[in-house]
Amino acid sequence: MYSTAFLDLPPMQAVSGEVHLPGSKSISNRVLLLAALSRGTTTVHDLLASDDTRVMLDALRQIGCVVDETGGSTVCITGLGGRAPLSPAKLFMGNAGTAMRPLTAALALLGGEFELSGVPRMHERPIGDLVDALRQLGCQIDYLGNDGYPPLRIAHAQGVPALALSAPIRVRGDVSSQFLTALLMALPLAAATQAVVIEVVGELISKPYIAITLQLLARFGIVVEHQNWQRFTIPAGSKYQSPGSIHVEADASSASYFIALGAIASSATGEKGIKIQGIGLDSIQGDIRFVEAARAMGAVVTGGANWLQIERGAWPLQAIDLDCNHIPDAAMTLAVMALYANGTTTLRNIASWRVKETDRIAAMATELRKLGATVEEGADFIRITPPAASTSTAGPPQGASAPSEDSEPRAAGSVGAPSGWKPASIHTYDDHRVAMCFSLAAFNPAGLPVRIEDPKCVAKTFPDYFEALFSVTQTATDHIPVICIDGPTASGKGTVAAAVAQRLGYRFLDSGAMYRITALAALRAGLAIDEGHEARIAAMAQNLPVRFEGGKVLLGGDDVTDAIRTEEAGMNASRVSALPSVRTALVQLQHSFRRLPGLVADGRDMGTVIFPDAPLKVYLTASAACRAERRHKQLISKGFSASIEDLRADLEARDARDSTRSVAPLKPAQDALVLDNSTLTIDEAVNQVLAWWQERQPFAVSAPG
Ligand SMILES: Nc1ncnc2c1ncn2[C@@H]1O[C@H](COP(=O)(O)OP(=O)(O)OP(=O)(O)O)[C@@H](O)[C@H]1O
Ligand SMILES: Nc1ccn([C@@H]2O[C@H](COP(=O)(O)O)[C@@H](O)[C@H]2O)c(=O)n1
Repeated sequence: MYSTAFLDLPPMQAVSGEVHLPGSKSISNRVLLLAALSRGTTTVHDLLASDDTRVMLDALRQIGCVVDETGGSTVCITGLGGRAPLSPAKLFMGNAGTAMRPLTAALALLGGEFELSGVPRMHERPIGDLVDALRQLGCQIDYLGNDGYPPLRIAHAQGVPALALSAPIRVRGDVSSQFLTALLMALPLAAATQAVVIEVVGELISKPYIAITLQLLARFGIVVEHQNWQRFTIPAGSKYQSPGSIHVEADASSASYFIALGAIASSATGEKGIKIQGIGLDSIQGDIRFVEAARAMGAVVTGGANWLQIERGAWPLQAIDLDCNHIPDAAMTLAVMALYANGTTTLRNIASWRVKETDRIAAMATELRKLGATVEEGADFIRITPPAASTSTAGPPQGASAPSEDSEPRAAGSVGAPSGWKPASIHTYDDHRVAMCFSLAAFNPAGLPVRIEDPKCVAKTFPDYFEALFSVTQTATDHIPVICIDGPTASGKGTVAAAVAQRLGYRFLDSGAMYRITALAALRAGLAIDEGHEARIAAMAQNLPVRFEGGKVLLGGDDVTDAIRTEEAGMNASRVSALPSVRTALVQLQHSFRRLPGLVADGRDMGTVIFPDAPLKVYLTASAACRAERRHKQLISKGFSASIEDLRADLEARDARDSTRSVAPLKPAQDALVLDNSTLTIDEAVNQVLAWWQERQPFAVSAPG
């Protein structure tokens, strides 16, 4: 997961390959609660690991369920099965509506004293209609803040009061279908001896989510009948029974981003778009109907029981006018697809967007406008006209050749056409779906990067979303930014480069390690480091069996992390690096680090030879005295003794060899910015590099919050 303040997405172009999506949030949290209410142990396979399932699991543990999470994405829940929950308890629900609403209803019917609260936004999300329905039944629930909103207290310390079950329980269905879901999952607890009827007041929105609830209830032994989605009957004698084991489908709403990706991006050469594993056309999730909307816009979607394949079809996409009541979450993805359409797209009947993680209609309108779109918003609709010129300047038509290996892939839309697209820093409002759907704007025909603020908000449903995105997208190599940090020994290059990479979410290349490993491998193979062995050492360097794993360096099966860090290893690296064929042999390996979303590379010739097109080159230096002192401290802290004078002599000798060798000598690139950090702290040096980087970005620094 990217935990950076922002993530800059370079312009992206083609797609290929396969993604495995995480489990559905809606199914995961429903299954967890149903398992908790059941008799017996339920093994839940492919459970989504996310913020929202985390709060549910923690709450279930607190109320006395046995939760075994030792099996990766498989979790075992031993339910209460008629036992009273542990109480009193204070339960934190984060911003998970799928935990807050159903748990409120279930705990009210289980008895005990509970306080349920969440993050500030959760306290702005309505729950009054559910509480009203529970109060009708006789439950005692008090608001601890504002009426109609969490936090709240369930005051059943003396047990569940006598419930008024003879008349139908009435609940509004036009604000959130989660209220009805909550009642449907809780009321079987009260239906042991008599049937319980629920009547929906107003038109029920998001019926597909209710369909999921009914299907899952059936898996746990409760068969609910309904008349036209307005009247639901839970039969007398209902009793939760664990199904033993259950699989969670991949999340259909998460699939929408990759379906859209297949519709927007051209296929890499020889590939047929993108394949999604874990969900198929007969999914029980309502958001699978996003496929129909994507097809209407031009996507070519095929699928089986557990997979989908998507290719670009009509291009530009076709604008649509759609009632999105049946796909409220996935419809946000359509709003971004609309940027690539041939006219104005209208998405209707989306009032529920206003009460989600944020006011999604307002958020989408604001951010789409930043990209150059013309947007009209109403109480329950949004209308999007793409940035000027992106409609009439379509990219390759259907069937046109996609980028090939030797011709770099081109932008999703037109090449070189004037465009109204603007570079934008997308504010994400702590809303995972805003972050994920706006990543699709990086396929813009203007070839502009897109900044996604607070990318870790995707943790709510898809913590590794950006990793999954990068694994199936391609772009021209020169679109992938590289920051080069070169300089003499012990100037702090590695320290600063690693910190800059961490702050930007970029990959990190320690090119010195390549030479250190090569020298070690040569010596271990009995080859002296000299010109006489150059060809053999170069051949070895070409096929180094090296892996970088979790901070460890592995050569073959051997952990050489410490062995390559000695002063002697540095000196050997300097010798081996002076052999021209060895340098040539290591070029490809170094280039292979240039991958999405970007790279920070440290070494001696990053800016001069390896990445001459890098948009930022820094030559980091410090006085020899300062560098010797730093290296001394570094060694002492690792428990090695050393004399500052010897260290200084060694590093000066190394610098002299590195600067005077015939190939790729150590020197600042012509366009490098020199940073003498003799008197700077590490943070100051890092901030200076980041400030130079920001100066090269097309978007302004985002305002905090
Ligand atoms: N202002 C500073 N900037 C960077 N590093 C600093 C600074 N002050 C102290 N240091 C320390 O200097 C030491 C040397 O840094 P580092 O190993 O990153 O240098 P390097 O240039 O990568 O060395 P080498 O050339 O051997 O790879 C580290 O212990 C680091 O913490
Ligand atoms: N791009 C590079 C990086 C390193 N070297 C040589 O390797 C030696 C060790 O490098 P460290 O950064 O790990 O200390 C260094 O002294 C150089 O001789 C290089 O040539 N090019």
